[in-house]
Amino acid sequence: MSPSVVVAGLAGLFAVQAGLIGFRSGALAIAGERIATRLRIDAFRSLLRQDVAWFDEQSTGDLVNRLSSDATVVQKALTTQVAAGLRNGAMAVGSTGLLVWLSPSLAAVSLCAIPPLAIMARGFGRYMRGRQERVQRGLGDTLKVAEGLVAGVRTVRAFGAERRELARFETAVGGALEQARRVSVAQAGFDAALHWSTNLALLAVLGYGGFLVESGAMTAGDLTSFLMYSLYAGFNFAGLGSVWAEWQRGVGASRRVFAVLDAQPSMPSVVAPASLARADAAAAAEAAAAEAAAEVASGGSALFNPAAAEVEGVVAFDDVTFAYPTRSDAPVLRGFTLALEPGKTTALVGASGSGKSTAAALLLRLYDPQGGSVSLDGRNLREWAAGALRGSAVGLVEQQPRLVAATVRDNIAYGRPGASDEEVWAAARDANCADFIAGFPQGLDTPVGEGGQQLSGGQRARVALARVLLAAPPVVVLDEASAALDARSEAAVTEAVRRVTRGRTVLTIAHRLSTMRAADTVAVLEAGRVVELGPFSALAGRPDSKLSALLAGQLIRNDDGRDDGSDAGGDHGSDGSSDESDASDESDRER
Ligand SMILES: Nc1ncnc2c1ncn2[C@@H]1O[C@H](COP(=O)(O)OP(=O)(O)OP(=O)(O)O)[C@@H](O)[C@H]1O
Repeated sequence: MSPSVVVAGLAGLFAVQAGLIGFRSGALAIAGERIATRLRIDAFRSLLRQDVAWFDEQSTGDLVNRLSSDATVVQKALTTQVAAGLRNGAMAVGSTGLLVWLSPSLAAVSLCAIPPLAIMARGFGRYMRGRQERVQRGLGDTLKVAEGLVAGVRTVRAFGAERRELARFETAVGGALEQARRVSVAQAGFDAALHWSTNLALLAVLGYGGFLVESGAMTAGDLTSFLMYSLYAGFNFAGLGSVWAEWQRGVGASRRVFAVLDAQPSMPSVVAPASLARADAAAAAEAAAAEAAAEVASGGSALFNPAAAEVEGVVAFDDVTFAYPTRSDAPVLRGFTLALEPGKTTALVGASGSGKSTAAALLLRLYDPQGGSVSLDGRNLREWAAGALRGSAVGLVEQQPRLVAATVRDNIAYGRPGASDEEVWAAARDANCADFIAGFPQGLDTPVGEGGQQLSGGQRARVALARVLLAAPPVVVLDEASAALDARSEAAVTEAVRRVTRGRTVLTIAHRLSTMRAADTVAVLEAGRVVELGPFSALAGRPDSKLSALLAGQLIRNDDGRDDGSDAGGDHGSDGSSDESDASDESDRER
């Protein structure tokens, strides 16, 4: 064969090799990204399914870290390390075979380093697994501080606490660094031990091989080849040891991701578990069916799933006992009994911390009571499908409503994503926010910023009311804002609230006199139970009533001067008050 043919042949082989290497690294990278993406989606899906009580015990930073950094470590272990492990394994087995073929006795000498190496790698791997969990937890702590800063930058700035926040962050980062340093030191020690032992094995081969050559049992050429293959085998066995350690780091990180994936909520969710969703990924319709089926499966039996229009709105709290899972020894509700009639407004009144918001949370089934029951239309909330209950049958207006970081339109249509622009505008008009929205250059497409921070307090409140108006649930939980807006803005909000509550079953957490007056019934809450129930006039008219005591103790905002009398009835046209409210929006924002 002429040299040019050999060169051309080799060049061709190299080209094939280059192509295969490119294919391998490309395929690995893509597979890795897909695995990480799948893990993240599954973990996020699992987060969405968890009970609210589960979130009470978690830290945001830590959860975010599990979705980002932990998933990346797992991705690396599953791709880079698996590929390296396969390569090292194949080379190690191949070169060991050649060693045995060249000289079985010399091979036995060189391979005696393997058992101690394997034992060392096993122990080290176990250590790395636990250590990596701590590294990831440390990273989660740093994210927790950073997240707190971003969410509360105004508070930090207002209190001049930047240096303290920096110190907190440095401490958290320092903790993460310390964990990472320990991992690096351990890794360095392991690498050094690996190389030392492989070189010792080489030394033994050299010594025994020299003896064999001297005694004529082996040629010098064979010994040279043997040493070459020994080097190959040594490096590849050492490589396998490193891969094993890295793999264990991946296992450590994966435990944290799988802890999220495996967490089982106690309540049904509108989101199906990952396994069901994946099985039906081929067909969207089937996936939707699986999500409905998941509700059945997690409830054990078919759940009650009526349309909102079929819900009458009869609510009953019956002898409810409840303590937050994070403080299970401090019951908040003790024998809480209250019935809400359809179309009527009941104001829940009580001192701060008496459990008003807690009762409201139970009506949305954010938590399940430990004793007694909460029912809607005669059915325990535990029998309701999640999708039929929250957002559909029962709506929420929070004290400090959180808007999503999207446009005004997205926020108003949050409970009914398919709503037309006309419907969105109608809800906006009823909630007295149409005028200020029309005043924005981008109208309904105006972004509201994270949590709605680019709107004033009064505007946010009204967008949240429009959101509930559009969703039109038959039952509304209304946590009245205890902080004051200025008079005009508040009049606009109050009027919007009246439109939201009209004709609905309403449980309102009342802080104002006007709200109590407007309610059909006032329930006074004390030490976790209703101690007084009746119309405002009857209760406030008795000087010895609990309500009178609360009023006398000035635990309730007396806003009589502004709102007196007119609250029971009329719906003033939205136009006039909206103009007023626009003027007030500026002052809201400034505050
Ligand atoms: N997520 C939670 N985990 C543990 N305890 C909680 C939680 N939320 C509230 N609590 C506690 O439950 C008790 C009742 O709180 P709740 O918010 O229901 O009171 P409230 O009557 O609505 O008060 P306010 O009028 O001040 O809003 C308080 O002692 C509070 O500290």
